[in-house]
Amino acid sequence: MENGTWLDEVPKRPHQPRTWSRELPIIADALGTSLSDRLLFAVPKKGRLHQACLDLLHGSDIQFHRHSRLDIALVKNHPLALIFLPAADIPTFVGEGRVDLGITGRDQVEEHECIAPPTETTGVTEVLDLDFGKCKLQVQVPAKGDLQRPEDLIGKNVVTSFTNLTERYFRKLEAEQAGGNGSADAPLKTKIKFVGGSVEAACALGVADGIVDLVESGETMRAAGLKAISTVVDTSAILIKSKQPSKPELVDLISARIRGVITAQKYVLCTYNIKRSQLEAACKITRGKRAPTITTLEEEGWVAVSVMVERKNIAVAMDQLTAAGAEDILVMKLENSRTG
Ligand SMILES: Nc1ncnc2c1ncn2[C@@H]1O[C@H](COP(=O)(O)OP(=O)(O)OP(=O)(O)O)[C@@H](O)[C@H]1O
Ligand SMILES: O=P(O)(O)OC[C@H]1O[C@H](OP(=O)(O)OP(=O)(O)O)[C@H](O)[C@@H]1O
Repeated sequence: MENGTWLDEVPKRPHQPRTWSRELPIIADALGTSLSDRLLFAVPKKGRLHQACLDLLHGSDIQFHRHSRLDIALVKNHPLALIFLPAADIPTFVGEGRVDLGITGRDQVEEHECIAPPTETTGVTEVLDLDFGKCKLQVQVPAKGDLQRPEDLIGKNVVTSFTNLTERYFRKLEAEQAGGNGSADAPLKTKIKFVGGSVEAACALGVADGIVDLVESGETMRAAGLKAISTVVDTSAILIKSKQPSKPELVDLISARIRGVITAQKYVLCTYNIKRSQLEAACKITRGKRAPTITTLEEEGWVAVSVMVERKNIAVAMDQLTAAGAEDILVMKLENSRTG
């Protein structure tokens, strides 16, 4: 392909979601009921975040029945309707205030904000990091090739589903390379092309010198003979709200419920008995979310400790507690929570 013709020939990802005109009639017709008195909550309709979101809704006791093929579900126990949308489109719907709440990746929000910067009334507010969907948007090149640094891709062909973040990244890189001579308006030398999926195939197929794609375990990248040379964005799933939600109290209630479920998934409750003389050392190991609860035992000189510990740290904490003289260490899964 001729240099300089790529961007002109291949339209980049459109600003308006592809489903915009299709979704509105669906919403209007769905179930023959008015949505005007309901808070609208957008949930990824498929993909990596879908099942985790359904589990979160279930854990928050948000009860709904979704008819097959319908992208809307009325919630039975709250004035709420769930709208199932592509994760990439959710920042647009929430950002424009068409939908009040949403779950999507931080990467999708940042991609959207590149072309629709937030204003006082538009754009999204992050309510909560949901602690799943963690991955990195990374610049990748063939593992056995000559390209070693992201700068080596300047002027070359880069394929991605995140054209706006990729453009912002290479624009900054090109400006840095140009030193004081770089202008913000200078035409982009790097040629960026949008593909909707299977981005990792682009180098092997000869359409790209490098790609910008999501990496979690790195299996997809390695299987495609690629290696990561730089990170554009660190991402995880987030709960977002519009700037002027229709029912702020319900937004707060749903957010508190979701926060409770996420906290319950993130922490375990650990209890143990320890001599009072060893208590200070033990409390340094298990500091708790706020502070440990200490109860005096009937047995002279002993106390019982009850404390929340991050699930990912519990095995090490148990080893350290044992070494510090703790006994009867029990760890319990939390079903749900409301904490400060
Ligand atoms: N491997 C992964 N590990 C963790 N989170 C991921 C992973 N891949 C994607 N995500 C998160 O899930 C979001 C949606 O990605 P996903 O590929 O599932 O989208 P999708 O809506 O199914 O679109 P597509 O049709 O492009 O597959 C991403 O923006 C990212 O935040
Ligand atoms: O590092 P890994 O654990 O291998 O995960 C990374 C892969 O996951 C996502 O794709 P997905 O499988 O959702 O399909 P897609 O390519 O159609 O987006 C992403 O686009 C990567 O290809």
